[in-house]
Amino acid sequence: MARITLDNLAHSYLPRPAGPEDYALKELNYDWEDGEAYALLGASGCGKSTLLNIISGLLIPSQGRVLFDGQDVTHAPTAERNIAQVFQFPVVYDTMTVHDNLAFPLRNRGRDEAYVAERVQEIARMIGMEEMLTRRAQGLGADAKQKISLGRGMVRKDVNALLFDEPLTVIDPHMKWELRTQLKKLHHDFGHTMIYVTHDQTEALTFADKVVVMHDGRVVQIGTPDELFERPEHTFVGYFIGSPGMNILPAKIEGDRAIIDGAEIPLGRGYGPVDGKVEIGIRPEFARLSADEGLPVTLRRVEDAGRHKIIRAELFGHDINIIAGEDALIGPDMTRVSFDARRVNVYADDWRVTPVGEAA
Ligand SMILES: Nc1ncnc2c1ncn2[C@@H]1O[C@H](COP(=O)(O)OP(=O)(O)OP(=O)(O)O)[C@@H](O)[C@H]1O
Repeated sequence: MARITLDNLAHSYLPRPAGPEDYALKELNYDWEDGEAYALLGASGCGKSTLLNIISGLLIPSQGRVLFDGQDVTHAPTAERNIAQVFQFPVVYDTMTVHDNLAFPLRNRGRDEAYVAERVQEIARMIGMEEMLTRRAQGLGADAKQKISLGRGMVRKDVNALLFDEPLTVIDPHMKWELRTQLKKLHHDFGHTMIYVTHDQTEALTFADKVVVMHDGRVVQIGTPDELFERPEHTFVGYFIGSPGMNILPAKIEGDRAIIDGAEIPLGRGYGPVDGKVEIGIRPEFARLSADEGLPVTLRRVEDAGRHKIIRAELFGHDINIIAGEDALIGPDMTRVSFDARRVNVYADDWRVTPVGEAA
């Protein structure tokens, strides 16, 4: 396994990019730590595949370097990077048995059959396919084929990293959970460096130690699932992660209060002058509906989401969402909303503003 360093990396598909908007991947410096599991999360077209393809060597970046354990591989072809890739569609040889599919990368490198047999057994055990080794791949389900792709990726011991590009896309919904759990266990047991591209926040948050959130060609935050939830560094992270996402409301900031339409919202922390497009962000989980506390809201509707209720409401003309417990009784008299002051974040031009006294 290797530490992967992105040094001053950026990519434009245009021959002569004129400005930042011409870059599919905007400048990025980052170290992917050896043995960590990362998810690369963002909406379609935000640059996830571009970044993954640069790491795997399918694409040469127009700027910057990629290093594996300090060694420059920017121009090295994929085959020399010892990278295992699992794509949306399983790549398996249908006419071969599961055993021969798994053995393929080792035989290709001329490993002796005794070693191949032992290693294939080991990998089959890891992916739970010991009983299927003699079967042809043809006729197996997409989930089994995707496991073979994964197993083939891991069969060589010198693999530097496992890259996954939306690997559950063609998997039946009920198998997705099982495969994801298995992947997480493999990571836990064997400590491969894994980078997992997805636009699905549940996949990202359940799989990864760290989630890299991309928006419009830029990495807007890298953090643990908790950090992304508690302290979104960009309004996009607040909006994209969570269900429903963070409420974002235009406001003015005066010290430790936000002012919306003349009404005050305590912030729990102080702020210096905040300029630009100023907004506050409050997750629906940290808003509370009551009969007597906070600002007046107009209730629109209440949705039962199973383990909780989602209240759709309007605050000074802005849509807001509030989450209440599944047993909460929402009466017609509950027309006020209050916020957990320390969980309110302040944003200027979409970026989180650091409160006074908090380490930047
Ligand atoms: N070969 C290419 N030539 C020109 N533009 C490209 C090429 N590949 C991607 N792009 C553009 O670069 C941007 C980022 O695309 P990319 O495929 O990296 O995004 P993504 O987040 O992986 O999206 P998706 O989930 O839809 O695959 C998009 O605007 C896309 O249109």
